[in-house]
Amino acid sequence: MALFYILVGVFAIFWFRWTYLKSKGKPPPPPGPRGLPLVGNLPFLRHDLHSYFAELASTYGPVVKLQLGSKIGILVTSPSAAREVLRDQDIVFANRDVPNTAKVITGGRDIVWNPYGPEWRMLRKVCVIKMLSSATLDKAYELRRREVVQTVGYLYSSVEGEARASLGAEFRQVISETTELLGMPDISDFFPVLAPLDLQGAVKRMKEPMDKLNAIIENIIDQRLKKERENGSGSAVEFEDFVQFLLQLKDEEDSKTPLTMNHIKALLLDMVVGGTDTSSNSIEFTMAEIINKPEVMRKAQQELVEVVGKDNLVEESHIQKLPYLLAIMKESLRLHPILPLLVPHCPSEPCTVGSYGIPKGSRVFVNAWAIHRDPSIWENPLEFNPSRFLNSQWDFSGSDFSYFPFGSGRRICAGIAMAERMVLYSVATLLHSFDWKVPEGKKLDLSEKFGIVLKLENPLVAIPTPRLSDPSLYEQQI
Ligand code: HEM
Repeated sequence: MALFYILVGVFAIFWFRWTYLKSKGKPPPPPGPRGLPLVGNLPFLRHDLHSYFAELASTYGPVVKLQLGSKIGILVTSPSAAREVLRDQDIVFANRDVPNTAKVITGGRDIVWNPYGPEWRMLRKVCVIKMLSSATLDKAYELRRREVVQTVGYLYSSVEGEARASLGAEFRQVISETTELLGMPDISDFFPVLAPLDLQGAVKRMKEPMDKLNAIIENIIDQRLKKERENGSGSAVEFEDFVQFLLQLKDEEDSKTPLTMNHIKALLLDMVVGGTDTSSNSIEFTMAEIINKPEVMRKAQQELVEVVGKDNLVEESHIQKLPYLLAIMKESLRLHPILPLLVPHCPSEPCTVGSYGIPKGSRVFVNAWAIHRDPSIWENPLEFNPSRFLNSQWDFSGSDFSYFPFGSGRRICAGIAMAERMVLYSVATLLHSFDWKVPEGKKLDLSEKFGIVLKLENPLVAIPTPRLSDPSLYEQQI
């Protein structure tokens, strides 16, 4: 028996020495709340992850560690820690920890979920430099204008717009389901061994809207290919839509990483999944904040009357002459950054943030929402006050880590140019063409509902009253 105790003692000494030597010189892990054995902090996560993470940061500091099943979660909640992740160690953090639901989207080979590497670089180049360049966006203006003018007509005469509205509603529903599933904490992501069981049925549920979206996109591509065959491909045709543009690029591309048909589908999916809910929810939050502050609505409308005139509809070319409107968009994205925790980043090697050790493969949540509401950075942070952005240094470039609604660094949003045009043009048109108020006896509710894409807890319901001088402006045929 004595021998047994001696062996245990010797083993214990060696074990402590080994773990001590292993951790010696290594940065300590970030602080964080204690969890339960096996599941860690998973049972304590709340539905409103963004505000829950902000509360944890106010207790434990700007870098917090959570044990999420077998995965480490890292919360980053200060401008300096965000700078370390998104600028100083940008390449290390330029990967994604792909949730199982996202693998249903093109196997995670689209821009959003692709690992940092040649395929991602090629897709981003096609998306940002070619597809969403200023010149291509100008060419696509007629498409946006048609939609906006039709919406004005629909609002003016709801009977005329019924069919269109319900089709739009169905499409939005599919996108909304997709983004909701992407943001849902899924047990399979935290215990990869359980992934084949899909215990919450998230992957199964994701397949349904994705099948619908894929069918829509394939149908659009087929129609376009048929048209090209009829007209003779390669003929120098006018820009008609992004599908035509991408198919032309595919034929022209001659690089080590060629643009394939699967890439085209992935790019189109990114545009609809990454670009629809984000822009429309931004427009909804912005309109809700404006309606809640009549003096902001009056000031914006006054600017519009001066620049556009009361006998014209807004055109996209007016947008750069509307500084107060831009300040409204910036302030709305400060209070309600549509991707409050960005898209989680993932370090490709062990590294250090705020002098704490961050393990390779952790899921890093940068809490832009909390930083945008930090009272040590922003005066009266909960007040909607667009004037704070007039003549300010803050923009959408992600160069200032107290304000980065589109993220920052290599993985910054690929659709900023498009988002800026869509949100500003839509909000300008809605404000210029109508006065808005909430229905009698109703109260405007600005509560947020968390998801990978933030939305209003209760959809905005508001009554428009026409304000343009000439009624025929509302009935333009395009
Ligand atoms: C107001 C509207 C929008 C906001 C606030 C927004 C915000 C963001 C944010 C915060 C990210 C993540 C950045 C990061 O992980 O560090 C992102 C990524 C992305 N966004 Fe947007 N976005 C908007 C609209 C759009 C639009 C219109 C498109 C496409 C047409 C788009 C396409 C993408 C893509 C492809 C990515 C992934 C980039 C990558 O991983 O390399 N977004 N966006």
